[in-house]
Amino acid sequence: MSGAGGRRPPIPLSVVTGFLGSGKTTLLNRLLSDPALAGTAVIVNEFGEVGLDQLLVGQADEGIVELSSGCLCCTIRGELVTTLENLLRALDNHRIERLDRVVIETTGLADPAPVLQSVLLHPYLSIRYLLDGVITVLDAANGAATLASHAEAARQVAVADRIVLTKTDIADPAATIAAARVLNPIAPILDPAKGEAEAGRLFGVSPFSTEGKIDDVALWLSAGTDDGHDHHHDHHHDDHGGHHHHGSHHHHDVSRHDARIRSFVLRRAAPIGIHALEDFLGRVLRAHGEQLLRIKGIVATTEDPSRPLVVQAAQKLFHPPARLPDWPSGDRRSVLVFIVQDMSDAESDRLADEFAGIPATDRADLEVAAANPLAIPGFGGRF
Ligand SMILES: Nc1nc2c(ncn2[C@@H]2O[C@H](COP(=O)(O)OP(=O)(O)OP(=O)(O)O)[C@@H](O)[C@H]2O)c(=O)[nH]1
Repeated sequence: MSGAGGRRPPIPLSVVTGFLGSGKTTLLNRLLSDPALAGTAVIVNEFGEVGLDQLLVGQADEGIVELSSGCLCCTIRGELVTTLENLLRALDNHRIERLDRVVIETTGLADPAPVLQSVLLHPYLSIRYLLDGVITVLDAANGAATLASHAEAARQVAVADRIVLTKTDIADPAATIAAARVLNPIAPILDPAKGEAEAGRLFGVSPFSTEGKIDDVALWLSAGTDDGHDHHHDHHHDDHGGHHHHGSHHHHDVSRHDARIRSFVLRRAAPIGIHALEDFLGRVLRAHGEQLLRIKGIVATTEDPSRPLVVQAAQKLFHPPARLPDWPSGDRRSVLVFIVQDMSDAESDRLADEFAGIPATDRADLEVAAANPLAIPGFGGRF
């Protein structure tokens, strides 16, 4: 490391977190087009063996560093530290001209405490970076239930310096706001639909602080982490729990988060009719709705195979699919990434067989589909 580097003003570093499908990538894509955020390096981390965000972000990927798949809070913490060090080295050696800000987007399943500790407790990074704050994205549609059932989500809200409340256009946010306030009495709750979640309200406002936050926050941050595992044992006693990485088997398995949560991928070579796709997803929702945490993918449809359809669901909530103008790579196979809870291998294997085996058809069966009582609310007719 260059000695001169130590005398530079620290580089603001923000952590964007929030449960699976809450809207982190959507928020960041919008913010990064703001000239106020020029010179920002974004570090993204996705859970599961296939990283789709890189394919789906609608912007130049310059300035985006993708960490290997896995859980940012444990498996690849070392990689985060190395990435942050490498960015400084590139700046000090003039390999990059500017580094005005760094934003880390965590996976939706990340415990934010060890991520913060990686910077706050690091002798060098803590000098060169200023923890500009934790921005937690909270989804008004699923928020209250998610905070009650997922300890990681509750921690993400508790540590937040600013909370961005998404999906107020489709859900009444009252219950989610009430649940968030119990966990975090101090962070402003900003609604993008009201133009409140702009760069000037999220970045450079006030650095990360535990002041005014629930006592657990300081405890989580002071929990021992030297080996990157200890913290999991320290929060068995607290109300908001930890994410219980018992044992070590899954630390080498990027598709497994813990004993209950894992990810898998469905693939399909031939394009599929839109209505067959909707039927399939409707069956998934009915048979496995309670097990779904996230579905994200790109699908080749027979109706318009050159413009893949982006499929998104956050738990049981399907969002209207959108078309990409083109395939992001030469591989035109459909890919659906699932993150599920309490689903057996036999169940996911059945889904994989079913998705791959649906007959390809170019019959545009619009009338049948229009009358289809099984259609997914909000999904149909928008593409
Ligand atoms: N209606 C509505 N949909 C939203 C809003 N914000 C995000 N979404 C949708 O929610 C889905 C998930 O959004 P992402 O930005 O991918 O969420 P994420 O938090 O990055 O997801 P993961 O990192 O994969 O867990 C997408 O279909 C978005 O279009 C919002 O404010 N309103």
